[in-house]
Amino acid sequence: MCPTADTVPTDPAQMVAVDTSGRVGRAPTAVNGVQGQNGVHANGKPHAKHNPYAPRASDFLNNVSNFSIIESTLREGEQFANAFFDTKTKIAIAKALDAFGVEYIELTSPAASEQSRLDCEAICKLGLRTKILTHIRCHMDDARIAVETGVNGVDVVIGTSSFLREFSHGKDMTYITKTAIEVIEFVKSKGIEVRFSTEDSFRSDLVDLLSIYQTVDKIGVNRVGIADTVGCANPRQVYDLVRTLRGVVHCDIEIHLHNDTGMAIANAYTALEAGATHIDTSVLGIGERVGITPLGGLVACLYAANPEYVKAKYNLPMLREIENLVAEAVEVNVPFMNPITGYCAFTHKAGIHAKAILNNPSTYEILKPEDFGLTRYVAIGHRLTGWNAVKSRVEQLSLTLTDDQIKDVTAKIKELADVRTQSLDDVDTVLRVYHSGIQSGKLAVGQKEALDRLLREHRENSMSRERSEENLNAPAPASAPVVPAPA
Ligand SMILES: CC(=O)SCCNC(=O)CCNC(=O)[C@H](O)C(C)(C)COP(=O)(O)OP(=O)(O)OC[C@H]1O[C@@H](n2cnc3c(N)ncnc32)[C@H](O)[C@@H]1OP(=O)(O)O
Ligand SMILES: O=C(O)CCC(=O)C(=O)O
Ligand SMILES: [Zn+2]
Repeated sequence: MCPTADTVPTDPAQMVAVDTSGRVGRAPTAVNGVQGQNGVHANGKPHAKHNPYAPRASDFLNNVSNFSIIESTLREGEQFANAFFDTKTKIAIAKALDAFGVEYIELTSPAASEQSRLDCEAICKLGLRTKILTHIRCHMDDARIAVETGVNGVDVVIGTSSFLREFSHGKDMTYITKTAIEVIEFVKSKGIEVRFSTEDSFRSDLVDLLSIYQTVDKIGVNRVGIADTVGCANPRQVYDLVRTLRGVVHCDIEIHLHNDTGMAIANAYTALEAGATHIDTSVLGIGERVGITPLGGLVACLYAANPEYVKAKYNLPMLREIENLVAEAVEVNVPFMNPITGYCAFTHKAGIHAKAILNNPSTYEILKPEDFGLTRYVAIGHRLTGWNAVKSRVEQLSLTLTDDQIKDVTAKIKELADVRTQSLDDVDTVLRVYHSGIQSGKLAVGQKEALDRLLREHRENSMSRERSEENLNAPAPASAPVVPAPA
């Protein structure tokens, strides 16, 4: 399993953890220190809090701070090529998503198989806070099975693009509209929520779309859904379609976005800006082909827009656990560049970054790791390091060196790191040897050869110490068996 943000690489063990004040400590244990310099300049003056890119008051449609998540790992996610969820795993995922706080969980159609139906019933019986939905074709046979499972709502879908009308179900818009009305009225008569969605919306005729959405809105559907089924839409197209639909229907608007061209998170954000109310996600984005808007990525994006709203709504430290649970269930790694939980998501490396991060983490971080139960790291033992990063380690080790001395020893660390990356132990050894050389008067700033000699001596001493320890601990040679004493 690939490491995640809180399981940093240990070989080479070059990382140190940094607390909110920017002090460093050996990974993975954060070090205690002065708390919370976020939002404060290194000079102690507060930042201007105003974010010029935040939603404007004039954006009256904007739902970036007023949305619900429809979590579809147990429906769209089951369509991921590697997914097989047994009942126990489905229940574990449903409980974890409930504890995280998503507003809805969408389950595979109970018409898909007998086990799918039983699992749907079992999850409904768990008594979760999250509302449970199931996802069906626009067909009365599916609707009749769905309403018997105990779900809180039914998501109905049918393709409206010419591709799907011709090559999938073969029905025209008149038939689709008539069946949609029948299915929606039936589900509504059972007193549960119903959503109607068009599949492949972005390759459907706009007049067809608006006409059917208006019709279902009039008969009281709870939500209409737009689906970028093939992942072809860009943010501008998403904005235009959602904005237009917002002007046509009164009900809520859901959006389902595939990630074939990497747009799924950006498109979800834009949909909210245009007035969408519900976003479909799956954990790690799993689904058909490359999947849909990932839960974690969406949360990162919306947290950046309004951290307080997102923190109040969801149990953010659970995200890593949920991702690990699903990654294990479908036998994939959490991607290294995953927002929030990617294993280097909060690791800073270059000297320029390290200096600024140590003064104030907000310089190079838009997400606070501690809000997600994670830790920030600074990597020191590499050729891009700088004396400020080294100084923070010197202070942690309680060594006393002047700035000139720290710059001098930093040059040595860079020289060594030009050959190979140095582990944190390697860095600490150089610092300690340098420090004792200075204390004993055997070393002064700029005495490169003297430092090389001290490091060589240190290496030889520790090697001979290791050898003698090995001898002391050596087991009795195999050729000297223990003979039992005569009776
Ligand atoms: C874009 C999406 O992801 S939509 C959700 C996809 N989810 C699923 O497919 C759920 C899992 N699917 C299944 O288990 C099966 O496909 C079933 C049970 C739904 C249907 O199985 P089958 O009856 O064997 O049909 P099959 O899967 O071969 O073809 C799909 C059938 O649904 C019809 N269909 C496809 N989409 C729709 C729709 N949205 N509404 C109504 N009918 C539809 C097709 O015309 C076809 O009908 P046919 O039997 O007349 O050929
Ligand atoms: O029901 C929906 O809105 C979306 C269905 C789906 O998975 C898709 O179109 O990709
Ligand atoms: Zn989909």
